[in-house]
Amino acid sequence: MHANTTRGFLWSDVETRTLLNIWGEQDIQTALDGNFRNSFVYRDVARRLGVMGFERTPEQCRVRIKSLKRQYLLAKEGNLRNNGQYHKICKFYDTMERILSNRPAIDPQELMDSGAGGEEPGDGVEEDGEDAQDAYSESTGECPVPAETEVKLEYPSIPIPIPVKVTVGNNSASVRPNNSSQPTSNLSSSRPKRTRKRRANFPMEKLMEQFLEQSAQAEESFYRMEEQRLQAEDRRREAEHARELHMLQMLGQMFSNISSASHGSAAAPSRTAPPARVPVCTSASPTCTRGQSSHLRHPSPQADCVTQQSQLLNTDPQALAFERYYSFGSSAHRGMGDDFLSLVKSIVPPLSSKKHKGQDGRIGIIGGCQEYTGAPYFAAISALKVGADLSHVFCTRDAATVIKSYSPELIVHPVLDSPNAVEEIEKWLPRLHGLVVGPGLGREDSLLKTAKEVIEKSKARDIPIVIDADGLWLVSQQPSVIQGYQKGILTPNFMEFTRLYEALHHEPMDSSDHQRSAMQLSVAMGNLTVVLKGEQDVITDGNKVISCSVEGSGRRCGGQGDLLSGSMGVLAHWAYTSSTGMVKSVNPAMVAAFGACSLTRQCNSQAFHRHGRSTTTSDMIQEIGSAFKKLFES
Ligand SMILES: NC(=O)C1=CN([C@@H]2O[C@H](COP(=O)(O)OP(=O)(O)OC[C@H]3O[C@@H](n4cnc5c(N)ncnc54)[C@H](OP(=O)(O)O)[C@@H]3O)[C@@H](O)[C@H]2O)[C@@H](O)CC1
Ligand SMILES: Nc1ncnc2c1ncn2[C@@H]1O[C@H](COP(=O)(O)OP(=O)(O)OP(=O)(O)O)[C@@H](O)[C@H]1O
Repeated sequence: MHANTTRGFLWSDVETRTLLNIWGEQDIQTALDGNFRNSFVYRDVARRLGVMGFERTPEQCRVRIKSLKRQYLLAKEGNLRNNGQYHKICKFYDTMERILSNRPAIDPQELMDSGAGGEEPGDGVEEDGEDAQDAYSESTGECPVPAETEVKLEYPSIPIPIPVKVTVGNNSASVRPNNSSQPTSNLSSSRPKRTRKRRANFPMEKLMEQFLEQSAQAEESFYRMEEQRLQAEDRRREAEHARELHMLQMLGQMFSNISSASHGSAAAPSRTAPPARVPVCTSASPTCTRGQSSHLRHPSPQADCVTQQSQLLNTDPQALAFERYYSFGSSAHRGMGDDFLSLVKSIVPPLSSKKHKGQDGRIGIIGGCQEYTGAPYFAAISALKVGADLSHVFCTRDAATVIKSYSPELIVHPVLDSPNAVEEIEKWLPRLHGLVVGPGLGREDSLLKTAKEVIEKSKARDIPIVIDADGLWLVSQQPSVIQGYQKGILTPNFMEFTRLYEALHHEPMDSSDHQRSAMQLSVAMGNLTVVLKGEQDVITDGNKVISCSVEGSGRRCGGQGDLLSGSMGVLAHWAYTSSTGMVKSVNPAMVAAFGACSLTRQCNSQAFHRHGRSTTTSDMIQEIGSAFKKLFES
């Protein structure tokens, strides 16, 4: 086996002849013939060459053959023109002639053109012959068989046209890379040798490598710059957002101050000033009334605020009021109801074996007279079923036994019509967490007077007070009894509401806009929370308004309002003792009101599914447990 001493660009004559012998074999020529994709043929050629002791890659073989074909073609042309000088151009002319004469004519252009990498019509560019050999010798000093060695430069198969001035005979033409002995000498004389040496040192492969490397670097730096640009853009947007937020906070503060001032002038001075609540972000919500035009959503509703001047609630310029629209999280899409439900959930105290009786609430109901025993019972039992530990009913003597007979769970005090009714009830006030005034109270003056004094005593103790039914009658007669007390909640049905509105505004209300009217009443009452019951329960504290439209049913049996007020008494206690910052900033009374309305309607719906038209408030009360669980504990 021959030792391969011709690594790199050198092909010895022996190696070239061996290559030509292999390449000239019948099966190789047949395989090459008509096959554009011939890389697999040269793989076989290289393998056979390896067997003969010469290690060459298929690509080296392919380029070498191509070079020989090019020489042969030039020699053939030169033969015609230069009188038998062809052997100088192509040393292996005869062998090539023998092999190629059996193949179809070779298109000279095919040899000159670049082709797909690894294919025979590729782009090998080479400098053969003496000149090339010189160049190689000069650059490396390495030439094992100088006389027989040709220097060949191999180039990648990517098309890179390099014009070379070629002179054949007397003709000179600028053509694609070429080679001949004649042009070699011309080249030597016309161009400094250093040029060729440089080309030998920096073959196209290297140039291409450099080019590709530079392209990759350029691409990388482009992406780096693009990323930096995007980051800068993000920072700019954030800064803009922060600036907007700051502006809105300032505006919110400004409107808040104006609003407080106007409330002060519109309503009678209140003993307990409205707490400074943190208005939260605005949102265009389907549950809002008006002025929802602009909105902003902020990641932290507790921290951010914006107040909008949205509507004039009163034509009196002295009674300017500003409505604040609240939104929580993504409420703009889900509706505020979902967010309020979450707040209600947050106020529900956990059940724990560590607690003692009474800790989750002791609720008092002021009501129950000879005519109305059901109403205080409904309210008291609802409070118990929602989760209060103890429920007291302060009623007239003749109602007490009846109410007791409804339920042993209730604590019934037959004191309401006693001469020292207020003192009797006052004794219990320190133990009560919430008071519901009105269900079944009746309208007897002495009872209303007692109710009024109990309200005053309860306010002094900062107890949340829900006023319903006949308690609202009392308020319509004497609004100041509760006006401005922030822990007061009014729960009028439409009739009761109309009465209240007219008592305070001395004019008929606009029944086409319940929300507006409810807000006006709330403002007039010193921003008490007002719940206008109806097809949709409207809940407002004069600053903001929400509505509850949890599905109920078409059944309107008496006593549903008592269920509502009783449960609201408990929820109000839970809301005011809740440590949740959001509940405090929104207004605990609003949260409690929303919870009670949702629960009542849910009970109504569930009871109706079971009983249909025969549904009564007692049926609804049976549903409190599961409705509560479904709404607030799921
Ligand atoms: N089982 C018991 O013991 C119960 C006792 N209860 C107790 O009864 C007491 C009186 O309360 P109350 O609601 O009947 O008296 P009040 O406010 O004068 O209304 C009377 C008139 O107003 C109207 N009206 C009512 N709602 C309306 C609406 N949405 N939209 C429009 N109109 C409406 C209606 O008028 P009508 O349709 O008849 O013309 C109705 O007749 C109170 O203490 C309460 O707790 C009740 O809780 C029930 C269970
Ligand atoms: N049209 C309605 N559609 C659905 N639910 C309603 C409708 N009207 C009232 N409700 C529900 O019933 C609850 C009680 O409202 P209602 O108007 O019956 O009070 P009320 O007249 O004070 O009750 P009561 O009979 O106890 O005096 C409301 O909170 C509301 O949830």
